[in-house]
Amino acid sequence: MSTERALIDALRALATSPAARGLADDAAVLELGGERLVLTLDTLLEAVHFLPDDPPQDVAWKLVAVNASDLAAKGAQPLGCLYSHALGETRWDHAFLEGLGEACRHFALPLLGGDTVRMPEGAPRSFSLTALGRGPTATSVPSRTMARPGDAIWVSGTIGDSGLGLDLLLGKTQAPCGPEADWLKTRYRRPMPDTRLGPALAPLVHAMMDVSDGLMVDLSRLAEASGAGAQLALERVPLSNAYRAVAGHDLAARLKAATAGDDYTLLFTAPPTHSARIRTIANEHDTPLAKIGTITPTTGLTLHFEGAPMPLPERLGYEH
Ligand SMILES: Nc1ncnc2c1ncn2[C@@H]1O[C@H](COP(=O)(O)OP(=O)(O)O)[C@@H](O)[C@H]1O
Ligand SMILES: Cc1ncc(C[n+]2csc(CCOP(=O)(O)OP(=O)(O)O)c2C)c(N)n1
Ligand SMILES: [Mg+2]
Repeated sequence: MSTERALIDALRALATSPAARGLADDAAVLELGGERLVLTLDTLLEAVHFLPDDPPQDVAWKLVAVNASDLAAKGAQPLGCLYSHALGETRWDHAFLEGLGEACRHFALPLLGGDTVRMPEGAPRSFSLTALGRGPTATSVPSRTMARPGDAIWVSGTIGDSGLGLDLLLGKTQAPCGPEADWLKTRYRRPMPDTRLGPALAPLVHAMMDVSDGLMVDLSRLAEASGAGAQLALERVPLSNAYRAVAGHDLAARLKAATAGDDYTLLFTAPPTHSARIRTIANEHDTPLAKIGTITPTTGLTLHFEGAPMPLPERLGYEH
């Protein structure tokens, strides 16, 4: 069976337009006169991206949120979206639309059109959404490829919450019922990308992407795309209080968080001289921004925990 990576490598031969950015980025960027149209498409598949008994409103929310997250990573202002719906039970579908309306308003992505199909009986539910945004014009549209040796590596928000929420929902991790467990499950079902942060950071960053497959795998992709390496300080991976309460904050908990995925936070690199300005943006947006490592001239991802080098885990994140 093909893997995602092998297929995208093969598709590169077809995607030769400069707007495709070598299929090495979160979104395409079409230059239109003086404007830049940023385009991204993500699909959610039942049992792969969401659970069959997740509330339909939350599935719709996640569909819009994951695409809004890709726009934010390109510093783009949301313009609108197109979405494809696989018909199911009427009540489920209507509840889904309720969530879709709510999410389109929240992420400022008005619905512009789409497509509707009926899947064969018993097929898993599947939804796709294309989001359109207006990219920055005064500065370049941040890509995954522009990290430079010596850059500081930053991540927004907290890492691992959604993955732990999924473990709780699947009964893979036990925790007493309570506000922490509920909050983590909500992080899985309703990701909350901070979409104002991306445009604010765009003028200061060298490279930027969102964390969807896992902090480690996404950082290794950003470094590889930039022809560089990355050194990650595991003790600096930002963990929420709820995450710490349920899974702790030791090395194992940090490795778990940094490989879980579904975070939809921003991963970016910037010259160390921009650190103070980046911290000001964090304060203005009331979002934590953590400096978690450094871009290195030698390729590959290297891990440290409290100063000591650590071997890479077998799995760096989620891969289709
Ligand atoms: N079927 C496809 N056809 C064309 N491009 C694709 C396809 N699947 C993935 N890509 C491209 O490959 C790159 C990586 O995809 P992906 O890992 O899904 O990015 P993201 O995590 O930002 O959604 C992106 O540029 C995306 O547009
Ligand atoms: C039921 C279920 N099992 C496992 C996961 C974990 N998971 C599935 S896909 C994925 C990565 C993100 O999905 P992908 O399609 O790769 O999004 P993209 O990187 O294209 O934005 C993760 C962490 C999940 N979200 N739901
Ligand atoms: Mg994708």
